[in-house]
Amino acid sequence: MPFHDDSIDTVTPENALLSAKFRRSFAYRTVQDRLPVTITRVIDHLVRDKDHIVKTFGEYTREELKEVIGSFSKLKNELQTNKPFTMLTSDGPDVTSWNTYYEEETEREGEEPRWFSTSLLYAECYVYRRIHEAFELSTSMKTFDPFCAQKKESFLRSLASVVLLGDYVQQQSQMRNLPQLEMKKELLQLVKVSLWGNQHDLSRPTGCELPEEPNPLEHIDHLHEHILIDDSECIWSTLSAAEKGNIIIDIVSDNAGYEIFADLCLADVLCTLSLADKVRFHVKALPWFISDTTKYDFCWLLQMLAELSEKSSSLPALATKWEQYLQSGRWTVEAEDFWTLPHPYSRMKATDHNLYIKLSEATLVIFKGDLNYRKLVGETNWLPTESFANALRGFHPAPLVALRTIKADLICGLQPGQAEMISSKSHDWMTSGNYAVIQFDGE
Ligand SMILES: O=P(O)(O)OC[C@@]1(O)O[C@H](CO)[C@@H](O)[C@@H]1O
Ligand SMILES: [Mn+2]
Repeated sequence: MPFHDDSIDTVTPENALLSAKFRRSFAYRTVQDRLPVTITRVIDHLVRDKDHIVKTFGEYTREELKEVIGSFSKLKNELQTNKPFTMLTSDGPDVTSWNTYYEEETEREGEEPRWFSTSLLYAECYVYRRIHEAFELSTSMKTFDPFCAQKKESFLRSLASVVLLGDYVQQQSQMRNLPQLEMKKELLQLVKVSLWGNQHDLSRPTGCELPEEPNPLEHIDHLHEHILIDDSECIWSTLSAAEKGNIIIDIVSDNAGYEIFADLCLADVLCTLSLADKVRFHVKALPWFISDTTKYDFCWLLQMLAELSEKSSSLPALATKWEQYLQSGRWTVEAEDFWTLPHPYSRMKATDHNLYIKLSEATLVIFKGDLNYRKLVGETNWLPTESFANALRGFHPAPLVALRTIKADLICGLQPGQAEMISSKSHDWMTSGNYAVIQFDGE
């Protein structure tokens, strides 16, 4: 493929944005191999499920489906022939922001952004936004989620872990007035369960196999050594010192299914231990990175839990309690457009000031997953020893923590020599999702 510039280093230089222009990089493999596969799978799904979709949306959809499939073939061709990006033409509430971003990047890069030269972050976000645009431009499938069935199946495949974790959390919620040390142990255990829940991701470079150990509480013990940075003590010190009555926790969530279930369990424990008065879940407004949680996915999960009494009585009990939290406003589910824009978070203050102010109200903001991490640290190939605080480039709305299993080749905050040491143990530690970080910033 002639899309790389031979004058540019083939490995990503220090402090450069991850980009497919660097041929020996995860970014290149993603744009070259993984994104076309994602588009092809959407096409296959639509072709295979055509009759079912037509039945659901009406006969008119049969013709529209042809157009939608045609636009995906065109999108794939644009990608594979490295065509310039184009402005969005649909009428979603985020279209102006996308088009402004396009203009800004065109100015910054000195030419229209292209798949194999712009940042990986922009290219990847753009592909998911274009997939959504094709549906948005139809009349009968405007809100269609082509990943919905996969998300549901993946949750059902992880039921053994869901039952074990649900039983544990439900049982723990009967325990009141724990001593401080016990409370801390309980909290940090659930933080780690939520962290490793991020392995359950359908766009994982190494596929989406489930952990061998189905019991999440055992699984976290096996992985103890794989947490390369563990700032979880700071989570405890921040929350235990906070003044009771107005402790707000924002969870910027990631994947649907098992991962969001694990996040809900963490939120449950936070409430039981009186370490949170309010929890706001931030989900995606559009189908995103295959497995990310939308409001629909969130509601579907609660409904499923309510119906799973034959698997365990804990699951309907949790569903009832969580519904009450939602009805009382103690928990909220919000889907701000900013989370499905391509901006690094250092640009939130200027782009979505209201969201930045909202996050500033929080006692702690928890960012889940790899994509959130990439946006936090600006998709930059930092020296592994660069501090997390610096890598955030001024994004400090409130104390925040990233719970991330490592699935893209960027990292910061490691000790000198640590990256080299892990590389000698595992050649793919940056993309396998088998290593993780809990990184805190309290500035
Ligand atoms: O944010 P998540 O769900 O943890 O991961 C998203 C992800 O699958 O998408 C990218 C790959 O294209 C990688 O950064 C990462 O592996
Ligand atoms: Mn995700």
